[in-house]
Amino acid sequence: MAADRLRFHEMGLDNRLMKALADLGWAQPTLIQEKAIPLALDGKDILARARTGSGKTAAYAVPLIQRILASKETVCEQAVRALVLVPTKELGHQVHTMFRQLTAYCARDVRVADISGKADLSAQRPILMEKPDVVVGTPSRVLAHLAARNVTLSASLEALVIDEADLLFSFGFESDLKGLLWLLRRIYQAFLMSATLNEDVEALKELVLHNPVTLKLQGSQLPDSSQLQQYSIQCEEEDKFLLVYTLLKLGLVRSKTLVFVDAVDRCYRLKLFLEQFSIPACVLNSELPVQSRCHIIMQFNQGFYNYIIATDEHTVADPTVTVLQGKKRGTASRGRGKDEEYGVSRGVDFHNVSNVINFDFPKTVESYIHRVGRTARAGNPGTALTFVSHTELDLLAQIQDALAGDNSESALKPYGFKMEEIEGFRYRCRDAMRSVTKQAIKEARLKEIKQELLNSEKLKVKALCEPCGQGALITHLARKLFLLLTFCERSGVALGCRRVTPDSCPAADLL
Ligand SMILES: Nc1ncnc2c1ncn2[C@@H]1O[C@H](COP(=O)(O)OP(=O)(O)OP(=O)(O)O)[C@@H](O)[C@H]1O
Repeated sequence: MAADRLRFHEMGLDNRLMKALADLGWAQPTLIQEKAIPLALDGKDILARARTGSGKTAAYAVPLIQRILASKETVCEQAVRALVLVPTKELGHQVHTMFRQLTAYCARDVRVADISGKADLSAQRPILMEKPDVVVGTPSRVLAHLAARNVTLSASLEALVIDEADLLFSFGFESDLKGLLWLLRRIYQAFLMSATLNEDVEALKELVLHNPVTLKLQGSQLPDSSQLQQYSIQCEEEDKFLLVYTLLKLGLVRSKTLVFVDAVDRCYRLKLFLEQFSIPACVLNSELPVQSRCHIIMQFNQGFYNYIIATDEHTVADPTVTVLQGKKRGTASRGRGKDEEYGVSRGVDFHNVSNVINFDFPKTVESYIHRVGRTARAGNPGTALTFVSHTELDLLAQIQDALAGDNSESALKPYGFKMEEIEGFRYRCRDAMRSVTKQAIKEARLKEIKQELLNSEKLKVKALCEPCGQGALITHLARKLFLLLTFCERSGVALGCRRVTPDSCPAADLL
């Protein structure tokens, strides 16, 4: 890093923040932090476009914490001073964790609450009544709390952050966000953080910022080829399983890997397929409760699993974002039991991911960037492999165009082996595929939901079980959707699974 780069200790930060930064092991600010923190400390509104994984969260969190610490020296009254809006619950959880880490030495002075989770409004009310200094939430959640008078913001709010601003509208938050902004007082410092600057960000800029400083860092939206290697492999649907097996088995793809598929069924199909070869993987999809999703991400980050198979359903089920080729905006409803505020390709900080595999081709350029941005983060190296069928070659060209910028070189290079070279493995894969029946997928899907519910202590509510008069676990699975899992406490064995509201049970098609 160049010697003339500004360092954290030259920014005039509170000692408690400095200690937390030291604990995180951050020797230097990233480029966006170096530029944004001094401007934010000066009170400027900021529009920051920096590529995914460049440390945008701390770029606003550090000055916010510093500002709150400074104001607490003179004003003792407790109030919500900063609001951070995020598009997904996973991101809410992650932003909250980052704030917790940065406030490790001043947690009493800077209280942070994440209300993006699925708990009832009434359960979150006491948290908001304590007036945490920083509230993190999705626009719809915050609006609902304002409507329920669980929190007031207009008098006390000093700062507003819109994180992953390019995604908020595409997650269907446009009207909530506008409603929310209308309710807020217009005098606050505002931050728009985004990996891309699209029309939605421009629209938000008009709505939210006052004479902002615009920071457009790095021309390219993904790290260059010295940090991130991007490859495409041409293969048809029937060969994808063979290909992924070969890549893993031959060690061509090593270490932590994130595999993106486009539907829940496919993530279980691939998981079961890999299990045939003793390759364990965990799954992540919108059907799992949010606590379970955060738990899985945490376990992956802690090294419990090497492979995650994640769905990137948002752009598929609800294409309100610019879709490649068609460029249409529409509103398809999402599947029953799915969480509209699910989004693991967006902004989630999976740690030390060495590889991203696009098993199913991403449907938008943004989706490609956000998926691939899960690797090569914070200066680490990474590889992205994208499977492309002959029908997707035009889409690939569109992604190449979008990533090329001024550069004449293609961002994605063809991967250096041919399908013919792995023919020898085909018979093994065929056998494994045969055992992954529809029924097996259904069962795995249900088992996973059950297991994750049981793992998640917070979801358990003790109640009397009618059939056996012993213990029962009543679990809130998703908004308006309930699953009653009945257990005999003595044996600890699941006795059955019953729907409470037959029409709305997310597992209805599995039962
Ligand atoms: N100054 C720093 N030094 C080292 N690591 C850092 C620094 N700042 C942030 N990081 C780490 O970099 C990673 C990416 O940070 P962050 O999630 O804030 O990126 P981002 O720009 O918001 O990415 P995305 O757009 O994908 O959400 C995190 O693991 C974070 O802990």
